[in-house]
Amino acid sequence: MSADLEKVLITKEEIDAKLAELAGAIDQDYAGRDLLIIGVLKGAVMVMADLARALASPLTMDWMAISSYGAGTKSSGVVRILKDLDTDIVGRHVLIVEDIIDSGLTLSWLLSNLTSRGPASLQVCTLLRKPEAAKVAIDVKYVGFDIPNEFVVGYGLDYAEKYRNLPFVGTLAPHVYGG
Ligand SMILES: O=P(O)(O)OC[C@H]1O[C@H](OP(=O)(O)OP(=O)(O)O)[C@H](O)[C@@H]1O
Ligand code: HPA
Ligand SMILES: [Mg+2]
Repeated sequence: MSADLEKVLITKEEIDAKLAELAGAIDQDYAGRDLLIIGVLKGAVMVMADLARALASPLTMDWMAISSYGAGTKSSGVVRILKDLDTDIVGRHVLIVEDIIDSGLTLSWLLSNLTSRGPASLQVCTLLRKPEAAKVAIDVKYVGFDIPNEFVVGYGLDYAEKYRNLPFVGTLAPHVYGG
């Protein structure tokens, strides 16, 4: 393990098992419907890739890039669209796929943005959630793991754009971000 990391919080095996479980629930819930999964770049790339392959349902995929964290460890609360959807979501069954819900500010903004576009349904699937960090209450249908209020990296999650390629989720040693 790199000296930048403090500990492994969730192993690759635990992530794989959880995604298989979530995919099973999603397959059941969306049976017979036309599912559109939307990945929130860049963090959700790994979850999207692995969840999509675990799903048996026919689906289409689209991506949105939004950013509120910049290079730091705190949400700025100001969300910017860096890349919008290619798809018109009117009347579609949409599932947003996220890597993490921390303060909830990003998702809360995204939910109201996408709701205004008139989807037939709109739900959220997130691998990680930090209940103690929530600044807004959000109804999330599919949650992988509730985790403590610590800054985590790996499996898509970055600190200053690094560590996204780690196959597990771990906590960063405080010396890395000056804590
Ligand atoms: O609940 P919140 O406090 O709003 O935090 C969650 C959001 O922050 C991260 O994205 P980030 O802005 O770092 O962009 P990235 O995915 O490109 O790293 C993460 O991928 C979520 O989208
Ligand atoms: O804990 C985190 N780690 C990485 N990116 C994040 N974006 C929100 N919370 C986090
Ligand atoms: Mg980030």
